[in-house]
Amino acid sequence: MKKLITPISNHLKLTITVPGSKSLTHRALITAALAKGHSTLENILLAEDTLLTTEALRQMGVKIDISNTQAVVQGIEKKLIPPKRPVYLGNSGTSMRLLTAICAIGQGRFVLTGNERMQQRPIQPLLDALNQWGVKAYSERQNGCPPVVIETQGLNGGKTEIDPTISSQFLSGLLLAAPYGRRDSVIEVKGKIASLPYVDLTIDVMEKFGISVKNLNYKCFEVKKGHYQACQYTIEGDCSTASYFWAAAAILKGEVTVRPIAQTSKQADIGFVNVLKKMGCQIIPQGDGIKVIGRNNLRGITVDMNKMPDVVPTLAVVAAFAKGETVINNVGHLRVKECDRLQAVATELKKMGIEVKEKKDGLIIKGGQPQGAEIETYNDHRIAMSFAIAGLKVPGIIIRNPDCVKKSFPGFWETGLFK
Ligand SMILES: O=C(O)C1=C[C@@H](OP(=O)(O)O)[C@@H](O)[C@H](O)C1
Ligand SMILES: C=C(OP(=O)(O)O)C(=O)O
Repeated sequence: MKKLITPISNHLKLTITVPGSKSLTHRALITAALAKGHSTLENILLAEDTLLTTEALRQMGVKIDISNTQAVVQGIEKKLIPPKRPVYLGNSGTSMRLLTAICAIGQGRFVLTGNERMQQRPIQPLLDALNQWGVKAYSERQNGCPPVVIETQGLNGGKTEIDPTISSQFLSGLLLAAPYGRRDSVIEVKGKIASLPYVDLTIDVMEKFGISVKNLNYKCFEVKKGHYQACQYTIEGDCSTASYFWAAAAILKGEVTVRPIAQTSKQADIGFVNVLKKMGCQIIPQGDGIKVIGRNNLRGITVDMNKMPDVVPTLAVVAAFAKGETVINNVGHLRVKECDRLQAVATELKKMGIEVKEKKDGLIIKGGQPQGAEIETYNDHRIAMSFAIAGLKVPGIIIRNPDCVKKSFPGFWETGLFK
């Protein structure tokens, strides 16, 4: 299937309500599943990846009732049951990395697998860290990627080391599992943490569920043994999803408010509005959301995007319309996402007549006058959604396999922006 995007000719002025955060939904489902008592989660994201986490937890014995965007989760603490068959997690890196660590809390043999791409995405550093906690965790094909096997009699806890230079998700997984060790846990960090704000997001959710984490300057984390307390938790809107609509305001010189997003959000991608501000947009807090106003003077910038990798495709598309060069640095980890996002973005922008240089760990994009093109999406929701925004300005943008947006936002095409 393909989708031709129709440009918007009138002044773009709207408020968009985005669904709940994907990262927060995964975390809240997991902490609620491991809690004592039943939790009520409001405004959860109902998308492919979060439903994979839901289904995986159900297969391990957790009762989760979903109605509309509310989930009622009956926590089972450590008593996760190994499913008879491998648990399928599609291409959801967050599900794979967080649940691998969580399975280690249970008793027995767990096997987690995913689609072809997931089987190329690294996980060895997390398996090594779990081994140090007394759990036999290994890559079935001995290639450092899923399928993973976790043979466990429970977590010892104590000290472990983790290298989170390609993914923060390894560290997030360890943190989430840590309270269920036999001993208090100490997680030592070897190397620079990629996508660092996601670690703060993990700690924030853990705290909402009653577990505190001692953060020693991101070099070492200490977690005392204990258990999560069930609670009522409302998930805020997804800032990565919001980025597409803020980007639309930027390139169309429009005004777009996205809600519900708190100014104080701990989500990494709230930082995208500051990037747009540097490029010349105006940012205004608006009720329970944030408004971006696009101006006439979109200009290229040099920016380190290590902390917000998921909005790099959005930024790259905005950069194609800006005056001058945009240099995106320090995002080598984009090569192991849903696709190699540096290569994908460079290839597709070139099709649109934009000059792009692909670096080992970044992109240099020379703003110009993008042309219509048929965009390959590489089964990557973020490539589809970013390039669709370009099509609101430029005639002739066609998105291949538009359905891939279902990974994080199945309602993307029904927001009113696309005819
Ligand atoms: O923990 C999370 O919820 C996520 C962490 C990030 O991954 P990495 O830490 O692997 O960069 C991000 O790209 C992903 O979409 C969600
Ligand atoms: C990289 C992403 O997700 P995950 O790592 O969970 O597959 C994403 O949503 O952009």
